Amino acid sequence: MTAPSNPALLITGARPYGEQPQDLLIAEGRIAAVGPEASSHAEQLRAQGTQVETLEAEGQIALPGLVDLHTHLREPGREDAETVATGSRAAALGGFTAVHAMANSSPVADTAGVVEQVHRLGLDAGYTEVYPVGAVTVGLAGEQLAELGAMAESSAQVRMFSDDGHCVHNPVLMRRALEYVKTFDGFIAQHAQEPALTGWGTETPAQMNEGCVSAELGLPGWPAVAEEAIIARDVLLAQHVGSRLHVCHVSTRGSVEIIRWAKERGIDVTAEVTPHHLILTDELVRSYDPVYKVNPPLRTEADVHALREGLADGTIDVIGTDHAPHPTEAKECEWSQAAMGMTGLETALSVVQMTMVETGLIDWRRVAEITSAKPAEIYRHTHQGRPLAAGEAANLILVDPAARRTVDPLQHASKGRNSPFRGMELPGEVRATVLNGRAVVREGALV
Ligand SMILES: NC(=O)N[C@@H](CC(=O)O)C(=O)O
Repeated sequence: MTAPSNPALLITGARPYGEQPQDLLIAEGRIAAVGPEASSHAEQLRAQGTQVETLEAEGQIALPGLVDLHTHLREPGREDAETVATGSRAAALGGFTAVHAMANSSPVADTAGVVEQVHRLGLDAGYTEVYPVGAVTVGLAGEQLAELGAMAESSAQVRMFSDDGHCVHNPVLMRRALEYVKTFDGFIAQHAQEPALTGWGTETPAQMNEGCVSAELGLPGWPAVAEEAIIARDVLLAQHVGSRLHVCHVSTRGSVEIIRWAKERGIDVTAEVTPHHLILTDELVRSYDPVYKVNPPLRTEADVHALREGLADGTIDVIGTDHAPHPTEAKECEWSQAAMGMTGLETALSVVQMTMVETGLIDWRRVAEITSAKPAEIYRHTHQGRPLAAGEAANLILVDPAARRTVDPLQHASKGRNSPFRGMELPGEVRATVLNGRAVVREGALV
């Protein structure tokens, strides 16, 4: 018998999915046992000379490792904002055992060479699994399809394609992309934003949600219909060609209604919502603090309510962080000049706990679905998002739901300091992250 590369791990007293306490034994990258047999199995391992470490987790909730379909890691090209290594550390601390790195790097991830590079950097970092997302169009320019097949066949085996940051606006290109990825069971993740309705490419691009607050502040508005019109078109395109569509960062009540309508008709669409759209509103823009500038923009209280309901009833499938780190100078400037985007990896689960669990909308089992099982299923992962059961790959986390912490971005592993939650007290803390059987976070700190 060859010695395992990592010690076995006996987790005692944790509550899987927030339910009854159970012991869990992790050995050789897998969950070896759950329940009373975990400790006896651990004794057997010890008797065979295997090192078994104990992790006491009384009061902590065990969940499958989180899977983020929407992360900006900035490398290659913008290593001043984030690197695959710093983003991976942030992910592990936030409880993510897999992240999907968006293609809007520099160069854009539109070739096999770039996606292979990002994938390799993720393996080297070793804190979370990093899956590169391929661009749909060359250079995100929306004119010519990128080499989707070459990226799918590369060692990175890309299955998800997105021009995120830009909308695949041309309906013919969108149709072709949807058709193309069917051949390898891939999917297109659309950043739904009708460019003309949001002043894209003009002197006055939209700066915030179009509504009462934008009218009062005199800032160019980003109307809900600019998102909804693209989602409506795309669900019909997906139906027409029988392909899989994923809608990135849904932000409006109308979008939730359209997706609900599409699902009722059996259209193969999935959707994500960001943590920040579950809690923050456009009222915050009155401060003119660019930390609140994001795309799609913060919307209204009614939208927040509809997004929470849509997530609770399954219309919205998953949480996607849209972790978008920016260097300080890109955020600490005049509103109109500031970059769009917020960090999110290290606060995502806390915001879900606060907005969805502590409000009684969902329980921890549903948290596991929206943060792990469902995103993993969308990507067709076979070893992520799996149940906490014997024989499954050991990608899991321990969360202390009773912890309270005041968010200080200076303490974050991400290079991005642009957290809209800075100074806020959030519930919950990730105490441990186990990646393929190896503890990469212990006692709330990186190992
Ligand atoms: N979400 C954001 O506000 N920003 C994203 C890209 C984008 O979706 O605009 C970024 O890459 O910074």
